[in-house]
Amino acid sequence: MSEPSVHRPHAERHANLRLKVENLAAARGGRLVLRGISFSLSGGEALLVTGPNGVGKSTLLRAIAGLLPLAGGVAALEGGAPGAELPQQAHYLAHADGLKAALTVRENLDFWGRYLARGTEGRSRSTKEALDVVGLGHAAEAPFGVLSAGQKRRAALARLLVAFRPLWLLDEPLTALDKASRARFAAAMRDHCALGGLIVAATHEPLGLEEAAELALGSAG
Ligand SMILES: Nc1ncnc2c1ncn2[C@@H]1O[C@H](COP(=O)(O)OP(=O)(O)OP(=O)(O)O)[C@@H](O)[C@H]1O
Repeated sequence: MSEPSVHRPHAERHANLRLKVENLAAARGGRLVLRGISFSLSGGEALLVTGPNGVGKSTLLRAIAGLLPLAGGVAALEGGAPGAELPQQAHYLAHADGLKAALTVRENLDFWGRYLARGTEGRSRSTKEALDVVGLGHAAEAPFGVLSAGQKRRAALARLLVAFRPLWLLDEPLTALDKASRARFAAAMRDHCALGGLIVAATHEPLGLEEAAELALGSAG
């Protein structure tokens, strides 16, 4: 019996994407934290970065995102939008949620959608759709600052959806999430990969991405 044919136009659009990290080195506070890090990831793939506290997982994500100058090596996204640098094609989700406390959840996401989604129509979700994905539709009109820790994290995850960017760099994305929210976001990550997106996630726990490769960083210095 033949496999059902699933047409995924966006997956085709991102099929040639490749994140290449070669011999990357990065320093914090003048101390070399990472050296000789090499891997490559193709559209549709996910990589889990694991290792003990302080080993450099967040440092690696920040270096790839362009938020930290490389002390050596290269991080590049090949095959993406012509002329676009890696940071313009990536979402970086840090430990901090990056949303404004005084604005409502909807206002925050509308802002990010307007600011980042230009040119990604058809691949970006509306604020309402993104909030439904993370199960936060009921809190759309609440100021972000009054949300619980898990609700804040869910709003931050919705930010990934309102402006399509092929590369997601996620630092402990499931922090503070309850079981149902974890399952929902795991499904959103799988959808992102099914559309040809790439995910690099620093994590101390399984994320529900069974096919993901693992980069285990060595013991902290
Ligand atoms: N701004 C900074 N100035 C100086 N040192 C820093 C700075 N940020 C991080 N470091 C150090 O760099 C090292 C790597 O930190 P990093 O946050 O990348 O670790 P991590 O693997 O993500 O840890 P965790 O699992 O605790 O989140 C640690 O020793 C940390 O103390």
